[in-house]
Order: sequence, then structure tokens, then C-alpha cells
Amino acid sequence: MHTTEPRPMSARKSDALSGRARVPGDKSISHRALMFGGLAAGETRITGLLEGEDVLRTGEAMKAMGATIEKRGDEWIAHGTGNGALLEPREPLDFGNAGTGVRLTMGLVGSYDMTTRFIGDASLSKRPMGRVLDPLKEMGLQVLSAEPGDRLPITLRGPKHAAPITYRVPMPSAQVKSAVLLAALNTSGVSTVIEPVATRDHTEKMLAGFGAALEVETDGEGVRHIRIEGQPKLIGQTIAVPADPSSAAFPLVAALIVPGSDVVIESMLMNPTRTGLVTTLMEMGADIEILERRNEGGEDVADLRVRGSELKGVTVPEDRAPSMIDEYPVLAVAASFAEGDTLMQGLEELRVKESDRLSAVAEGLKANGVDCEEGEASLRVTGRPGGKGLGGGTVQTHLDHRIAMSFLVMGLASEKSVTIDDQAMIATSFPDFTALMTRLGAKLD
Ligand SMILES: O=C(O)C1=C[C@@H](OP(=O)(O)O)[C@@H](O)[C@H](O)C1
Ligand SMILES: C=C(OP(=O)(O)O)C(=O)O
Repeated sequence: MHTTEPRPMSARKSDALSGRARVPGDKSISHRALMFGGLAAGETRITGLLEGEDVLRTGEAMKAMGATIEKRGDEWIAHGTGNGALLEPREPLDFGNAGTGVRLTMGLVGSYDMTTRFIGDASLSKRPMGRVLDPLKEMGLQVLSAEPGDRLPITLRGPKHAAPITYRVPMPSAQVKSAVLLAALNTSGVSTVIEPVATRDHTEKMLAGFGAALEVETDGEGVRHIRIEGQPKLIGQTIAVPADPSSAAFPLVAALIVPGSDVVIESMLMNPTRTGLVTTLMEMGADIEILERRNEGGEDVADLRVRGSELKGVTVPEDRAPSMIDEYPVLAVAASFAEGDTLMQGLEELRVKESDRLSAVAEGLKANGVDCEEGEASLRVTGRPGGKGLGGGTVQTHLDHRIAMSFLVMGLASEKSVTIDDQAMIATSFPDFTALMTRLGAKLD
């Protein structure tokens, strides 16, 4: 539980940003690296792990279930229990602010004949867990206790022998897809996840890398069928975690909206299931050069050179949402400095993140003089090139790291400063945000 006094922070209009920056490791890949390393037989060595609170809690959970995980120099070393051999945790597993951690771990333990209790902070305790419990119940899981609306705290009891399923994921969610695939690991037989709308594919790629028999087929309608054979032998791997595009989004948008900036973002993950923001910003006229595209540890990465740009408003295609789902708050900030209107649609999933991001963004924009219109699942932002008249407000972050960082970016190019009510949650995904941005020339205090 986050109980300390709130620590506000302000961002002031800054001179041109410059320099090179490497943002921390990808959060999605980091969670999975500790989870699969903690499960696989033998040793997993991880470099570039995101040492944010969300990911560290996943490590603690795996330790509570029998894995050994420790840091040696720059490397994290995991010795796993072996697939099928997780132990019943003695204490509740506390996932803090992390949706990915709790939902993937529910999948992982959902097919084990043991009792596990899950808890989290005030934000996580408001988020719906039924989306992962529904398929897991079809595999034999019992929900021993839950708060109304399938909210945390939740106690689960897995079956003696889980049954394989075929499950069509009803909303675009990599967390739901992954929970089913992870439950299938300890279930004999073949399970199939049908994914009508493609979402980030890290679970599929990494499980295959650890030795799972997993096949992905995309049919004529673009629907993905992921088949996984239960009870594979998983073997420890060496993993280099690329820089997180969802974190890179903050210095990237900052460099675009602060006139005269010239920043290089190094080794950013370019997996196409994650690059929707870069595509959208380029359509808005952003000066982004993609340099040295290369493959590192099975993922495409590149350096991005970003210069201050005059942006124009666009309509973002709805089907791009899964590839930039966590980047809408900072896109809305970019749109606030663009010529004309930017329309974002298909945003229903934003309502169930660390906060209701659609309303948190709209409120924050309005508090800082931006004209915007919030729909059920859409947002229209009318930009003010040069940030004329923008700023001067305080933003409620609602325990949401992305709201906090997005509005600090806004303050760097607004006429008046922008204040956020609390900076504490930034540490969940980007612990060195303030230091890195300050090095580039951002005025944060
Ligand atoms: O699988 C993952 O690592 C994630 C999936 C997304 O959530 P949903 O599956 O709820 O869309 C994303 O918002 C989250 O930050 C990370
Ligand atoms: C939605 C996010 O994370 P999670 O669901 O893991 O809390 C995020 O990091 O923006």
C-alpha cells in the first residue's frame, strides 16, 4: 500500500533538449524474464532488466514460490523450480501497482493444486480480474474469495488436474492471452488461445525461446491461433532486455515539442506490436530518424534520432490501439502542441488501467488550458502550436505513473509550468525518469 505523503513535482518551459539517452529495460519483457527464469530448470541470466517496483514484485513472487533470483554485478540470475514444480507461497503475493504481474501470475499458478492469495495497492485493487479468472475457471480453477467485481484481494485454488481449453480472448489484452498460455504450461494436452486482434507477442516468443512447443498461425481474417502443448521442459536462457518503447515515449515526445531539441534514444525495442506511437508521430510530421536497425537477442531494436518538430493533428486508426495502448496519455500531450485536431478512438481499455486514463488525461489537459472532448472510448484534442497559453494547472495522477510522466513532459513546452500531485508512482516503471530527463535539459523540480 502506498501510504507516504504525496510528493508533488513541477515541470517548467525548458530550452532545447539534447544528448543521448537509454531508457530502462522493457517492462513486459522484464516481468516475463523473471517469471520464466523462475520457472525453467537451470540458470537464466538477464541483462538490462527493468528494476522498477512492478518488476521487482514479480521477482519476489517467484521467490516466494521456490525460485532463486539474485543480482550479481549488472546481471540478474534466476534458478528456476522446473516447470510443474512451483511451491505454494506461505504469504499473500503483493503485486503493488502491477496489472501485468498479478494477471500473469494468476495464470501461472492457476493450474497448480495449491492455494494462492493475491493483494495489491489501491489502484490495482480497483482493476478487473474477472478477465483472467473466467478462462482459468474453465480449466478448473476455484476462486475461494474475491471482492465484488472480481477485484483484489483474491484467493485462488487450482485443480488437481487442470483441463486444456480453447479460448477466444474477448478484448485486446496481452495479459489475458498470457494468463491462459501460462496456465497451459502445467496442464496436460494442447491448449489454444484465439486472438482476434493481435497484441504484444512477448509471451509467445519468450516461451518458445525457453523450449515450449508453441505454434502461431494467422488465418485469412488476421486472427491468430496460438497452440501450446502442456507440460514442456523449460530450460534457462540468456536474455538481453531491450529499452522499453513505452518509457522511450516520454523523452521522445519531449524532444518533439521542445523547439530546437535533438535527442538520440538508444536501443529501443522495435517489435511491431509495440511501435504504434512512433508510426502515429511520424504521420503527425515528427522528425524521427530510425538509425541502425538491428537484431539483439531475438528482438529488433534501433536508435531513434528525434528533433523538435511542428506537428499536425491526425486521426489515429482504431486498430492501431493495441500497439500503443500505454502511449495514449503522452500522445495526447503531443497532440496538445499540434496544429489542428487529433482524434483517438477505440480506447475502451484505457478505462481499466492504473487509473481511468481517458478521464485522467482529459481532466489534466483541461486543467492546463487544452481544448479536448472525452467520449465513451475516444478523445479529441485541439492543439495549440508553441504551447501558447498552456500550463498553469495541477494534475491528479490517481496512482498512475504514465499520467505523472506525460504531464511532466507537457510542462517542458507549455507557457506556464505544469504540476503533478504525486511523483511516487514513476518508480513503478521508470525509476530514473527525473535524472534522465534532467540530463537532457528538462527543468523538473
Ligand atoms: O502483457 C503486458 O505486458 C502488458 C499488456 C497491456 O495490458 P492489457 O493486456 O491489459 O492490454 C499493457 O497495458 C501493459 O502495460 C503490459
Ligand atoms: C498498464 C500498465 O501496466 P500494468 O497493466 O502492468 O499495471 C502500464 O504500464 O501502462
